[in-house]
Amino acid sequence: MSYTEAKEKYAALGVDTEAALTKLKTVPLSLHCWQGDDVRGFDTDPTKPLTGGIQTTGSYPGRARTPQEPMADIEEVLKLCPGTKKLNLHASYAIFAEGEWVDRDKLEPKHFAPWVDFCKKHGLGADFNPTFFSHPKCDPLTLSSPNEETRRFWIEHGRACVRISQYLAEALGQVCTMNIWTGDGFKDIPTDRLGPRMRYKESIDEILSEPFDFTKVKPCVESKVFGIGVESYTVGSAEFALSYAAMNRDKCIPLMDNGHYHPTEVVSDKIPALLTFFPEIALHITRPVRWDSDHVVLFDDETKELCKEIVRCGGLDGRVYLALDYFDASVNRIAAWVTGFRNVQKALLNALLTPDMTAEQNAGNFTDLLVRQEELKTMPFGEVWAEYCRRCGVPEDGAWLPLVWAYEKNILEARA
Ligand SMILES: C[C@H](O)[C@H](O)[C@@H](O)C(=O)CO
Ligand SMILES: [Mn+2]
Repeated sequence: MSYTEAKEKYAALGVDTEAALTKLKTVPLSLHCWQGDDVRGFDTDPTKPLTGGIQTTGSYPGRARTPQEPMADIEEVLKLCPGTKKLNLHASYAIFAEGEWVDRDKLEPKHFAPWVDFCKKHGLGADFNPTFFSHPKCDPLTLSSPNEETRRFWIEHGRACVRISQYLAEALGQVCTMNIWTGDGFKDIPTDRLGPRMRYKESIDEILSEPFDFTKVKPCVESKVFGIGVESYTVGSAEFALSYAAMNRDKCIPLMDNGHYHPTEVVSDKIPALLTFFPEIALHITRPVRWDSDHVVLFDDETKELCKEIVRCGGLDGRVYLALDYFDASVNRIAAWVTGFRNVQKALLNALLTPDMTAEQNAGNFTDLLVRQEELKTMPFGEVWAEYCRRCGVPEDGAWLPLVWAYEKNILEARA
């Protein structure tokens, strides 16, 4: 079947494939720099363990080790992914001049100037994240630490990151989300659950007292249910993060990571719940396998449902900020990046090709709804997707993996 035939089949359902293709091209999706080096960054000892309750597993060769290496890898990824891309940076990816190093509380915009040049070269916007993990000053708590010196260090880091986010937004002329996530929590049952949360709140208040333009910088608070080593109590729980965002709507928005809930909870359902109250929300899109495992995102049912909710709720018109967040070190990292990025694009396209059946729901025609939703699953989606790839000038499915193997052979294999 050709794209033209697929277009007619969708038109018979009242779906305009041309409108879907045009819209999708404009939707920014943020590519996370940390997939390329297993979340290690450049600002501390690269052999240090990853802390904060997150974990990469696998030892696939070719991990990026210097600022130049992820840039080269990301360039390869950009060529293989359709659509509008942003780059999501973590503070630990600061780039220092020869012989220079500053700790995270002293980071400055200049340490991200090479990333700005990189983004400009590729027409990318940028998002940003303070890095409250994998650092000797995690005691192991950060913003919720009872140790005032520790807490102050991390507040200063957060404030530095607000300044850097403002710089990124201005330099690139696009909104920069700045996501606050810490792995603060306890392995075993704490006696004081309130104290750490009060300190966490006060710390975020102080970070967000740093001047910034809320039309350009969107601070986010990301919640989590638990992490490795912090199984009993997470300071930044869902209730904490949502309440913080709700009480501070003039300066921050909530961020939901779909790996950060109990396994039977679905973020697809939470999107309309939050959009009922918040003008804007942010998402980290990942694949949790039984827990926050951060597997590569698939074109699976929940990713499709999540994207349907984004589309149905008007999320593509600036209400929902989309970012990837996974890290798999067991497969070729470029392929991991490309697979997840293309799958979110696919899920968004699938959502844009779903007819509006609100009338059936409101009329109580649930049989119609059931049957029509099922029949959509055998529509010629692949033809529209292939057309999208062609129009974006990137390889279709089946054509990009050989290019990754060539890159692995020519570039990645030379990395010790
Ligand atoms: C590296 C990211 O900031 C991190 O993955 C965070 O967003 C998260 O989801 C932790 O589980
Ligand atoms: Mn996340």
